[in-house]
Amino acid sequence: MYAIEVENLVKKYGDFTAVKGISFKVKKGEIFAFLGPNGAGKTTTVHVLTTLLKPTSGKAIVAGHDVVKEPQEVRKKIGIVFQDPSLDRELTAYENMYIHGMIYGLKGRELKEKIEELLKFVELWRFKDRPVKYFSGGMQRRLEIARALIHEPEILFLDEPTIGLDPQTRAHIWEYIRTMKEEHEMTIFLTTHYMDEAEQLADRIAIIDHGKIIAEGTSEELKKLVGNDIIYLKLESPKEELKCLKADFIRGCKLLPDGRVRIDVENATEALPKLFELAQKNNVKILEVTYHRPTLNDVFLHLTGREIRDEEGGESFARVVMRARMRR
Ligand SMILES: Nc1ncnc2c1ncn2[C@@H]1O[C@H](COP(=O)(O)OP(=O)(O)OP(=O)(O)O)[C@@H](O)[C@H]1O
Repeated sequence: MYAIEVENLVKKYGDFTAVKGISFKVKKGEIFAFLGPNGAGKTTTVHVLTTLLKPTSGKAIVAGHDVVKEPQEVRKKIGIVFQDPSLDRELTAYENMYIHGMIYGLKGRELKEKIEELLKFVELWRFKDRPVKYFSGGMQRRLEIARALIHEPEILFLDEPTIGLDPQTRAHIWEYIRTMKEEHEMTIFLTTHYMDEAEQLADRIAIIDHGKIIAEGTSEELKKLVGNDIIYLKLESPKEELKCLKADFIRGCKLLPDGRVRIDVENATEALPKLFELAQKNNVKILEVTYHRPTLNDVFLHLTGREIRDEEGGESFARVVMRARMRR
């Protein structure tokens, strides 16, 4: 049922506690994202779960095996793509795959077929004989993903899989990740500080900050922690017209100092058609509509009072805004 079970996991570096007693479970076949800012403890957690670091205390079961008591068993069943490149730059893509396959005991025709299948999967087959030092960052990341899949792991760990990559390459990598889940029923544990990445890919998200999980759930569940969706209206004569906007689906209604009307609703996409109908019935003239649904950024802000920094140009303010000009 569960691919990963973590209970009260603590990791200290000397006096400093990087991971402060986290607990979570990842279901088999799901994409689980660890979302948090730099230094939150994401990489440390991945390193413990992949047996590269010993936990200070607590328990972690990965693919049915205890990471401390049975590290070899865990390693056979997982694939890892590290944040920092770990390919041999002097070797070709094919040679990197070949050596990695041999380490996992693959050989002969089986290994050759697997390499071909995987290099085709990440669209690098035609570059197979090129030394990795001539690969772009995106090509290297794709090769690392292919390499991590060579022994058909049950669980794939991806530490910041698209950090520093251009939008097109990010989209490609997201596609590979979805295919691995859908066609190979693989469990994927990824860390990211990109909110759009967590939102686009993950079935469930744990938000981690200062070594603690501060919230966990689907992206929709997390957004509900923030509260309402908000609709802003520009009306022709807001003072008088505002009085007419009364209905069960409207949780709150207020005239703002800038002249706009703010309406709180549970779900903006469901409320908007009802609002237009109500306006028409009462002869209220809507000149402009904008709405704001809470984003994961709002969730992080709500929980911590800070924003997840996003220096590499992802969508730190991924506001979902619709502007519609309505003139009658
Ligand atoms: N080997 C180490 N010795 C001492 N402190 C460390 C070590 N590795 C990490 N840390 C500290 O532990 C904290 C968590 O680091 P970690 O790398 O796990 O965070 P992260 O969320 O993965 O962030 P990033 O994406 O920047 O790596 C940070 O404050 C970091 O400085």
